[in-house]
Amino acid sequence: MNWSEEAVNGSLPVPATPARLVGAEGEYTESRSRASWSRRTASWWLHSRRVPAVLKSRRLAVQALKDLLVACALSPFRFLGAVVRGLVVAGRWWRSWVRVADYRAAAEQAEKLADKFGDIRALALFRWKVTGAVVAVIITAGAVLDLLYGHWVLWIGGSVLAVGLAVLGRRKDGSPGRTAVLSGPRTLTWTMDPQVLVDAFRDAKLIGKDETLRLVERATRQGDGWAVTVDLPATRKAADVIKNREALASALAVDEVQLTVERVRGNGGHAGRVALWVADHDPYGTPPQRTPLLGVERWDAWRPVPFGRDARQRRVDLPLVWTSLLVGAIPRQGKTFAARLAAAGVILDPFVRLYVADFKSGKDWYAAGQVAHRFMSGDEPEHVLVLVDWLVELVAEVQGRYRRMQDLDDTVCPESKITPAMSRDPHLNMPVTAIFVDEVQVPLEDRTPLEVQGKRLTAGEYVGELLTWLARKGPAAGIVLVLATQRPDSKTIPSSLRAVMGSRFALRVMDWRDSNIVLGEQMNTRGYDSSRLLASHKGVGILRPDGQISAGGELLAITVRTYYMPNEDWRVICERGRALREAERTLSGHAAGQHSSPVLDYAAVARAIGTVAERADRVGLPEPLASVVEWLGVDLQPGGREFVPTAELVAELEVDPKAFGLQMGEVGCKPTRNRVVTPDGVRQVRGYLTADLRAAVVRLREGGAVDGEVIEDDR
Ligand SMILES: Nc1ncnc2c1ncn2[C@@H]1O[C@H](COP(=O)(O)OP(=O)(O)OP(=O)(O)O)[C@@H](O)[C@H]1O
Repeated sequence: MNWSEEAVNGSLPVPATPARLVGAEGEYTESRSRASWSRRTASWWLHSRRVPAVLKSRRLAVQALKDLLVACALSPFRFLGAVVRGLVVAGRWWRSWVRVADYRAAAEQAEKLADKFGDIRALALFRWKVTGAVVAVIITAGAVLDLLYGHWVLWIGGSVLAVGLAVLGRRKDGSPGRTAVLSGPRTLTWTMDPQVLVDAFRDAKLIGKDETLRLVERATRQGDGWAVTVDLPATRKAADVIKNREALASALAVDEVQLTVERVRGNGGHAGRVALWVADHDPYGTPPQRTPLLGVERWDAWRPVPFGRDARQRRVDLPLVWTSLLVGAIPRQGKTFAARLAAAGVILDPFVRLYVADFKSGKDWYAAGQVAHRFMSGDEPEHVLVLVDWLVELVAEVQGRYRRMQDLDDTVCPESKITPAMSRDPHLNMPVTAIFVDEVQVPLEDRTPLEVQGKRLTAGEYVGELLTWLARKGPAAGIVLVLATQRPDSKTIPSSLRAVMGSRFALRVMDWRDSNIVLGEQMNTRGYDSSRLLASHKGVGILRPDGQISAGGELLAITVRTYYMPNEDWRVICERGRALREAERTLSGHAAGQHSSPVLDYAAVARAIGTVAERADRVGLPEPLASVVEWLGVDLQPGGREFVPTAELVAELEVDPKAFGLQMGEVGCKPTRNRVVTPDGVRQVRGYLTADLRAAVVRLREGGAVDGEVIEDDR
């Protein structure tokens, strides 16, 4: 239909030639009712359970036709196979009958085989005679009928027998004689025969012996692999299949990198529906793809940034604004490359202000100096102090933004959150500000003593506090924090900081603990463990996004291979970013040659983050309470966590559980039982209420008597 300009622009749909339609009003009404009737029929057709799924989509119909052709082509071989299996089944049955196996077994069990031996022998002899007689009768009858009516009698007899044997040997649950020793589930025949897939699920112990799967869609070819969607039995959960992906890969005889298992969520899915995709070969064995950002002149930082491709070559875009990103891996796995991909998206938006702190101090980030508002490269304590100043400046900036947002009217600023329009308005001066810290473990571990507001603490501790505050409060004010670390261990990255990082990307790490530190607690038990990635797969990692990513919709996490952006491409992007900023007159700070130091109000910032005083007061607390308080950080504050499981404390602080319980008892902290939510449901665990911990700290600080109690076993 030819709609008028206004309709296209979003106002009410008005037909382009109203006069003609007024003249033919009856005709118009009739055509509308016909259209709505056909729409209703189409909708019924698509949603009816009576209409088979293959008739609802062209793709499925074509696939069904292909399946039919393949089935027809394979049917002679399948029939032959079934006849052979039937022969084996019949042969086995006859052998057990003629040997009187059941009677013999019963006698053996009753330890009366010697007594019954004579009877068994006589019965076996009789059954041999019956067999001989039946064979003789069949041969004689066959010969006579052949003489009387010709060869076709033998053909008919043979065909009936073959059909009988094929029925006996058909692949059905529990049929003896059908289990292949060398092939079966350990080949990709499941794409042709769903029963093999069922067997694989059974072998992997994902469904029981008597349970089966329901195919939602037959195996179809998608990309360089086969995709199939199945419904598990009602008692099983899709999350368990994801958790045990490796066992399923083993049952299907493929490497686990070739197997993708995803839950189907939302309207078309449920908690027991699983989408499987099996690649023909290692999906990461091919050369990496270059970032599509090379082909664009500019990018909008509010749009998710192209980050990589999953095993199925689906594009994975990463939202950056309103969140933050933590990248962790052992050296040389592609952390810097991953962080630079995120940076490339914001560099190509001339309205974004950039802070780049490169503690790797190599040439990887060098080109960013021409676009960054603040840039530094180095790993000395003086660089850490410069970072402290930047962070203090940013904390003050965020506070200023929140204050100014309060004064803006609701049309400009509907919530206490920056909007795309606000971020680009030069009068408001609230650009999206992205801060990249590579090798963040260097500043976090720095021991340079600092005195903030009369309290002593290390530069590393202060950096941790400032980053935590920024990751918590900054995103809504337009601060994007991207941290990359080579040492994702619990001592380096404070738990309070990890807890507030929205998106996580774990490339290969040493063990599941490190993987959990990047991706979040218990992620290994849910099937996401980046220590299992292959060393040769550079740039491949597990992404746990904050929100939806384009490839898999609402996925908890996804394995992604980042785009490859070598130094020459990175330089091109940075040069383009500079040209864009020059054109928009947004080049500032370091890139514009202004080497001004930030104007800082340490006192205001210390008051804002509020935890510096707390941290300094920890000095003098007895162990292990001091470590507990330090590890909990801002989580110990009122409004933070209410309860901390003992197991978590013991694991994070790497202490002996028994000694820990005793020492905590000595400083007056008694464990209690509380309900916590785990991936396996709600569980009652032992732990400490943070209110009790705070009370103990206050008591000890005031020098009050400790209500000591020795607790024998705190596990
Ligand atoms: N997506 C990718 N595809 C293929 N190779 C990649 C990819 N990403 C990174 N690499 C390769 O991995 C190597 C290491 O990358 P990178 O320098 O980012 O590692 P890193 O983890 O930051 O190392 P370090 O811890 O030493 O700083 C690079 O030289 C690059 O060739």
